[in-house]
This record gives sequence, C-alpha cells and structure tokens, in this order.
Amino acid sequence: MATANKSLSDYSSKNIQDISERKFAIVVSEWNEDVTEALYSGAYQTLLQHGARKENVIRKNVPGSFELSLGAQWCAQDESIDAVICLGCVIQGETRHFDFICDAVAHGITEVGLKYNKPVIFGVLTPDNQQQALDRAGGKHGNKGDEAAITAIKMLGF
Ligand SMILES: Nc1c(NC[C@H](O)[C@H](O)[C@H](O)CO)[nH]c(=O)[nH]c1=O
Ligand SMILES: CC(=O)[C@@H](O)COP(=O)(O)O
Repeated sequence: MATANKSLSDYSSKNIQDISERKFAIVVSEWNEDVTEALYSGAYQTLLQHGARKENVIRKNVPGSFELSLGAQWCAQDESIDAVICLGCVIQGETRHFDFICDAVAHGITEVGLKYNKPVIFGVLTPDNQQQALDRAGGKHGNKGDEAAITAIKMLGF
C-alpha cells in the first residue's frame, strides 16, 4: 500500500515491548534540515512515549544522507547501543545524483545492520519534491520518524 493511502504514524501495537533499559542512537542528516528535524522529533518522541529514557537516546548528526551509513556504523559498533535509527531526506534534483545517494545509503544501512547484528533502521525520505517530503515529516501522511522508531522497537522484540 502506497504511503498516499496510509499514515506513516499509524501502526499495530503488537510486538511493542518494554524499552526502558534499551539504548538508541539516532543519526540525522543535516541536508533538508527542516524535514529531518521533523523526522527526528517524531522518532525521539515516539521512543519516549513507549518508555525509552532520555539518557538512553543519543543523537549524532551527519552532513548528508550519503554519510548516514558511516554514522550508523560508528554508532552500531558501540556494544551498548541496541538499535540505530537513520533519518534523512533526499530530494530529486536535475541529475542522477539522487539515484546514487539513495542506492548507496539504502545498501550501506542494510550492510551495517547485518554486520553488527542489530536493528539499523532506514528512516530516509526519497521524495520527488519538498511538498512530498513535508507530507511525510509530520504532514498529511504522518511522520517517517515515527515509523522508524516503531520499527526499531519491534525489531528489538523479534
Ligand atoms: N542532495 C542531497 C544530499 N546531498 C549530499 C550527499 O548526501 C552527501 O553529503 C554529499 O554527496 C557528500 O558526500 N543529501 C541529502 O541528504 N539530501 C539531498 O537532497
Ligand atoms: C539528491 C541530490 O543530490 C540533488 O538534490 C542534487 O541536485 P541536482 O541533481 O540538481 O544537482
């Protein structure tokens, strides 16, 4: 089902476990920061709403989404971190640069999770334009940050 027909903030409450002792890293891209800050707010608040402690949620910034993979790796290699949430927004421009970034970050984040055997969540918007991004960062289609946080929590209950 396409996002246009659902809200990224709606989710099943199944497999939501106690996360009061869990530690999370949120890696945030600074590109399109009006969008990524909204994603971060959604992810952070969702973690707290489900019982995470403020002191157990650390934030790290990276310049752009391409750097999310390395930022995630630097967090995932810390054995005290239970899950990593990567937040970014890559907006289609005039060239194929969009394709290379999206492909690199999707594969890179996947590889980090497999390498360190822990949830590393792809919370990256890849819209055609700014409005599509805003719609998915607290707008009419919910907040991708909420979805990313819930995904991390559910994976910890696997
Ligand atoms: N155009 C966008 C970028 N570009 C920057 C890259 O992510 C990267 O930082 C640069 O290529 C240097 O390695 N990043 C985004 O997150 N969103 C964009 O729309
Ligand atoms: C995703 C990008 O890097 C993109 O915003 C850059 O824009 P352009 O392809 O017009 O150079």
